[in-house]
Amino acid sequence: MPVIEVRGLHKRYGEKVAVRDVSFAVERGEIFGILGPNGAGKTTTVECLEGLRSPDGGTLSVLGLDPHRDRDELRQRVGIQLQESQLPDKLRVGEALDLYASFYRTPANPEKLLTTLGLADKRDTAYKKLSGGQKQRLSIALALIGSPEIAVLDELTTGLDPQSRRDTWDLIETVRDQGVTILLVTHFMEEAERLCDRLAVIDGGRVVAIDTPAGLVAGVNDEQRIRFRPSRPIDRRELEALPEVRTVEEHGGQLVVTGRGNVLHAVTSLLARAQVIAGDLRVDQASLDDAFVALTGRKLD
Ligand SMILES: Nc1ncnc2c1ncn2[C@@H]1O[C@H](COP(=O)(O)OP(=O)(O)OP(=O)(O)O)[C@@H](O)[C@H]1O
Repeated sequence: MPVIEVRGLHKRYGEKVAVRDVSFAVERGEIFGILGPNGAGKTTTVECLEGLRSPDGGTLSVLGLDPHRDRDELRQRVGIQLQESQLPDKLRVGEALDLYASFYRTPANPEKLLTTLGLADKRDTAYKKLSGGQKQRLSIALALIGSPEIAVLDELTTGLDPQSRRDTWDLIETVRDQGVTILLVTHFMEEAERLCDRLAVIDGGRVVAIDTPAGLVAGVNDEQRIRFRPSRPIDRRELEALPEVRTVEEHGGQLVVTGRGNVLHAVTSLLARAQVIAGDLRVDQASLDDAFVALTGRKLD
């Protein structure tokens, strides 16, 4: 049974339709992403799931409960990442965790959480003295302090430098490995590709696709382009005869082979049999960026 189920969600702000007919289901233990540009309706969808907004239409179920009616119960079982400015400057890291731990029936061990999140030496540091990455990690710690079954992370790595972003991704995988289901809202393609088991692409308040990152890419175009310099001339017809290969071109000593499926394996096997070494080998594949453009007609970032 899915831990989150959204069916035909509809939400308006006055005349403005923010979410129209959004449906998806999240299975226990997965990292499920909601990916879309600014204004796509991601936050509205998540706020309905958190019980913060009432839908105008559709049904929502979180852990088998109704987000609005059962908000108190769900608050114990679903961890929500706070936005940065929601903590007082002078509150120390340890105090924040102890305070939040007191809200929950079965809090996690704050010391252990601080260690997992690399904040053990920041226990006595005031919130305002933390770096952007540390504030972000604290907000994740606060989302996890109640030992939630589901964590909702909205714009997880916005404003972080590339290294802190990668560290945060590693951390989220560790959290998932401990059995927490993660609903991740993002407008970073790389983040979605790296972290999500499956994702819903949302645009203009609608779900335009739901799949694994690889499935989204394959659905758009699975053609690959292989480029290399053969160590000695090779008969192009041999490459063209491979069923996976579509075209073979030669540009100044470089061969460019396009094809589908297992074309890379087919080409490299043939070269190995012919004892030809492929120098400067490069493979270009469609990316999630290409999939997004194909699905929505525009680029994300
Ligand atoms: N309180 C509100 N009143 C009126 N319109 C709103 C309100 N909140 C959001 N909207 C509008 O609804 C649409 C969806 O907004 P939402 O915040 O859900 O999108 P989003 O995908 O989360 O975008 P972002 O990445 O910018 O947060 C947008 O056009 C937005 O301007």
